[in-house]
Amino acid sequence: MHGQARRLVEHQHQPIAVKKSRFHLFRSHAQTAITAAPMNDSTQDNAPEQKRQSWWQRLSSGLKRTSASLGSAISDLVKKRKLDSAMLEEIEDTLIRADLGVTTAARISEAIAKGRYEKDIDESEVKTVVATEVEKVLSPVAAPLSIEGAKPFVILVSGVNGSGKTTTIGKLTAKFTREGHKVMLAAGDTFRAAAIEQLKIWGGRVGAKVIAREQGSDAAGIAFDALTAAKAEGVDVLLIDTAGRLQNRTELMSELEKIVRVMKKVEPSAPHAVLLVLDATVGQNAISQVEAFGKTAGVTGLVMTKLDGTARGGILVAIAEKFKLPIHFIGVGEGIDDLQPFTARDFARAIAGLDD
Ligand SMILES: Nc1nc2c(ncn2[C@@H]2O[C@H](COP(=O)(O)OP(=O)(O)OP(=O)(O)O)[C@@H](O)[C@H]2O)c(=O)[nH]1
Repeated sequence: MHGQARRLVEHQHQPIAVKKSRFHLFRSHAQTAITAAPMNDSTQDNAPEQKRQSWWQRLSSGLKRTSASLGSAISDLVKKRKLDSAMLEEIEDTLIRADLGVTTAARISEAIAKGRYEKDIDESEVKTVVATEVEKVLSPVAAPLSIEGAKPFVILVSGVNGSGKTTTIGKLTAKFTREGHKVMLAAGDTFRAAAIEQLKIWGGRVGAKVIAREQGSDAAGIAFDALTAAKAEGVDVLLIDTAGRLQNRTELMSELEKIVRVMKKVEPSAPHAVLLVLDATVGQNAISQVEAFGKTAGVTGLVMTKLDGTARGGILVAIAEKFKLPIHFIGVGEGIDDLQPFTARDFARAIAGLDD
């Protein structure tokens, strides 16, 4: 594995230019409350630090399974041994098993080796190198989702069934609404009645209008109606849910293409973003999903969900390394506040099991 990984290191990709992430904070809200209660002065003084702590706690606890499995493997390896090539190989294999990808795993093991051969090495030293190297991979792709430059800003949300599309749309709607934007939703996943109902529930919860028709309706027609209505009603952001049955890839992709084609009749610049929602728990399978959707749906950015429910958070690093697509958000729970803007340093430190 070691040699194979090393050979693959030579296959480097050119990074695309992506704006480096700025740190954006969400306000903390009760699940059903959209507007934060007014804070008293003393709370306001500490507010940024409190928000930062609550954000970090959610991220690091969300990634606990990944960091715990990686951390315990590393600590077992480095116990009472000097660094040698066998240990390096084991560390590299551990990183590959944690889904970080062969390229990053090899780069990390090279960085660990530098100046440390035949020396005692401790767990925190290894974790720090892991965090530093992971951050290098993630920094170029950590990009906030900007909704500037178009009104309505149209976001098409794609992904396979159960990846967390509808939940992510709900969380995004809450975020945009909190920020003072008028949001509209389109129930373009007409394949399942439950998906339409779920979107209506999210819309009701956050006070966003939902354009929907009965199950089996033409998704492109819904997108057309929604965009027309969004323009007429001065909506800032239109989020369009789509069906995700990857087993029938041709049909699915032609449906996505039709949605885009039909929307362009109303607004030639739409959609302004095409998000692909990925479920972290599927591990390596997420890579083939990026390949499938990336090619045909014109994906402009990624959201990875369920990082709280898996030890496979490392897959995001492999995806960043391989595809260089902007990563906008990560989902670390089912609650309305559990969608976090993606920041390279925080994610890298959380995954390595280091403190804030
Ligand atoms: N633990 C956890 N669960 C999540 C997260 N995001 C979504 N879920 C859950 O994953 C399940 C599927 O989410 P949906 O939003 O219905 O997924 P979908 O892609 O819209 O699925 P379809 O409607 O079948 O196309 C739900 O039970 C969500 O609550 C997350 O970040 N963490």
